Parts: sequence; structure tokens; C-alpha cells
Amino acid sequence: MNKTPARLMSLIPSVTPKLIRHGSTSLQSNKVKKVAVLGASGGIGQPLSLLLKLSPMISNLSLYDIQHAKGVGADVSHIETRVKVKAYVGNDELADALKGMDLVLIPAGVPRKSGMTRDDLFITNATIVADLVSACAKNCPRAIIAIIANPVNSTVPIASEIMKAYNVYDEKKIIGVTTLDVLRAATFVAEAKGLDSTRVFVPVICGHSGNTIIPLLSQISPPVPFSQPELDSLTYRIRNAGTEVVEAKAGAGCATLSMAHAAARFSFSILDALNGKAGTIECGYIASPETEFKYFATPLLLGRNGVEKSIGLGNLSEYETKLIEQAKHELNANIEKGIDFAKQYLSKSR
Ligand SMILES: NC(=O)C1=CN([C@@H]2O[C@H](COP(=O)(O)OP(=O)(O)OC[C@H]3O[C@@H](n4cnc5c(N)ncnc54)[C@H](O)[C@@H]3O)[C@@H](O)[C@H]2O)C=CC1
Ligand SMILES: O=C([O-])CC(=O)C(=O)O
Repeated sequence: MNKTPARLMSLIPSVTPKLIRHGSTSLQSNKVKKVAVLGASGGIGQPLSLLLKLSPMISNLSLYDIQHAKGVGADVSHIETRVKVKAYVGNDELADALKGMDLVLIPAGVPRKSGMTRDDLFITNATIVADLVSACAKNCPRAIIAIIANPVNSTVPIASEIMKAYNVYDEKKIIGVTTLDVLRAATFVAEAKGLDSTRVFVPVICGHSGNTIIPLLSQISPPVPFSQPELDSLTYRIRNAGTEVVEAKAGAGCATLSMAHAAARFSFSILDALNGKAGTIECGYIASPETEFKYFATPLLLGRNGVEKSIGLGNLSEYETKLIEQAKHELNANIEKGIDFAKQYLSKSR
């Protein structure tokens, strides 16, 4: 397990202000970027498209879905910001939606219903992600691909295998979006400890399902002590937060509004970093040659080409080391399932 001594804490002030803004206000044309949302008509896609339309860092917003995208595009395009919006519907328009993109966000795919795990979505979402990433490989091979569609632990390995098969793989550019776990951790810990949630940062590592969601409460900024019962209950709530929303929505889907905000925050950090802003950090799930896992979420230093490097895990407490041990089987199984699927998909489709 990598234990990078470079400390996270010194870099954290660059993270928190992004909670309440729409990105840097640079209007230089070389700094504005082109962004696509695939699955733009969905519960996440619509509010995400709205938030992106408000950003001065974006010149063009490409909204793609298999249904209703023209309506979403017409609606969002009436907002008086400079971002040019174009909508695309159906496979015949997918290539045009992707050409020239710097960042592609993928919230396309079915959400959970009560009683389902994220892995239960694999059967539908694996093919959706594989199809969409194949189109990215052909039409915008240098774009950063941010995968929101669940199960993220498997869809990111699928995306990587597809890009490898097209000889356009760059491990710096395929990232599973785990930002919502980080936002939830800050919110829940702040509530429990009477802190200002916009000033709290808790790294969340490992993966994005069940036991693989591991908040590093020992590395919270600002430093706060926790009793063992507090560690247990906060870890449980952060891990279970997706299910909390699925159950509260009672059949009407999963987290969409908080996820749209999380994805927008992640996007603005990526765009800031592409524009050369130093010290931009977000957690994300990526290929991880430096850990014992093929893919792993850590805090990431972002740069001009995507992920500059993983910040690593820091000094884990005994409790956190045990949580990683307990997550091993689930994470590895999710990763191998994605890789196996991609092999079969590629053997059929090429
Ligand atoms: N990474 C994370 O933290 C989170 C991930 N999610 C995941 O995000 C995904 C989307 O969730 P919602 O927006 O609530 O679902 P939704 O069902 O409201 O929207 C999904 C959209 O994808 C579209 N779609 C389906 N197949 C497509 C294809 N081949 N190409 C383009 N678009 C396609 C649908 O038409 C629909 O508009 C789910 O898999 C969900 O589990 C949700 C919350 C948090
Ligand atoms: O729980 C779900 O199905 C959606 C999700 O990933 C989350 O809210 O973290």
C-alpha cells in the first residue's frame, strides 16, 4: 500500500472554496473548454447541465441522450450565459456530440431502486458505458472521461479496457467520480461535530459501493478527535448515504441533485487544472499501479493532462487499515467483473 509522505493537509485550502462557485472567471478563449454530458436528460444529467451552463470556464456544452435531449438543450440554452449549448439525440448523433470535447461526463445509465446494490446495475450499465466510451475512443480520444454511471468500481475498468483496445488509453484521463462521498463525509461530520461543513475535508478512498467506501476520518481537516462509536456511526452513514436517498425517494430514483453538484464541482476542478491552476485536488477512482489494487480511489492532484498523481493514503489508523482489508474482496471482484465484461464486449463488437 502506498503511503505518500507528501501531506494532503497543506493542499486542502485549494479544495473548499469550490463548494460555492461556478469555476474560475477566466474569459481567455484558450482557457474555455468544451464539455459533453452523456445521459443529459436524466435525473443527474439535467441539473448537471444547468450547473455547467453557468460556468465561465466552458465555451461549448454538448448534451447527449437517447431521449429528450433536444428539450433539455432548448431549455438550458435560454440561460443568458456565454456557454453555447447543442443537443444531440440517439446513436446517429453521438459522434458529433463528442468531436472536439475536452471533458466528457457520463451519468448515462439506470439508477438503483430500493433493495438493489450498485452491482445489480451492472447488467444494464456495463453495456451503456462500453458503447459510450467506444464512441469517445473514436471521436475524442484525448478527452478526460469522468464516469458517474454505477457501479463505478466496475465501469471505470470497463472504460479503461475499451480505450486500451482502441490504442488511445491514458490512465491520467479516466476517472470515476467519487466526489459525492467526499461531500457527504464533510456534511455528516460537520453536523455531528458542530463544524462549518464548507471548511471540512475528509478524504474518502478505495471505491464507490458498500464496504469499499472508506472515509479517512483520522485525516480530517481541521483535525477533530472521534470516539470509536462516532467512527463506527459516521463511517456507516457515509457508506449508506446513497441507500438513504434511494429509500427516501421511494422508487423515484437515487441521488441526483447532490450528485449533479458533486459532478459540477469535480468538473470545475478538472477545468481549473487543465488551465494550469496548481494544487487542484479532488478524490477520484483511477487505475492505481502504486497500490495492490488495479483501481483505487484516493485524493488526486489534477493537472494540465488530467490526473497528475495520486496523493496516496497518508498515515492510516488501525481502524482504516482494517476497513481496507475488509473491502479487498469486494473491490477486486468488482474490478475483475468489469475487465472480464470488457473482454467479452470487445470480442463481440470488433
Ligand atoms: N458516482 C456517483 O456517486 C453516483 C452515480 N449515480 C449513477 O448515475 C447514473 C444515472 O443516474 P440518474 O441520472 O439518476 O438516472 P436516470 O435514469 O434519471 O438518467 C439516466 C439517463 O441516461 C440516459 N441513457 C440511457 N442509456 C443511454 C445511452 N446509451 N446513451 C446516452 N444516454 C443514455 C437515459 O435516457 C436517462 O436520461 C446511475 O447509474 C446512478 O447509479 C448516481 C448517483 C451518484
Ligand atoms: O446509491 C446510489 O445508487 C447512487 C449513488 O451511487 C450514490 O448516491 O452514492
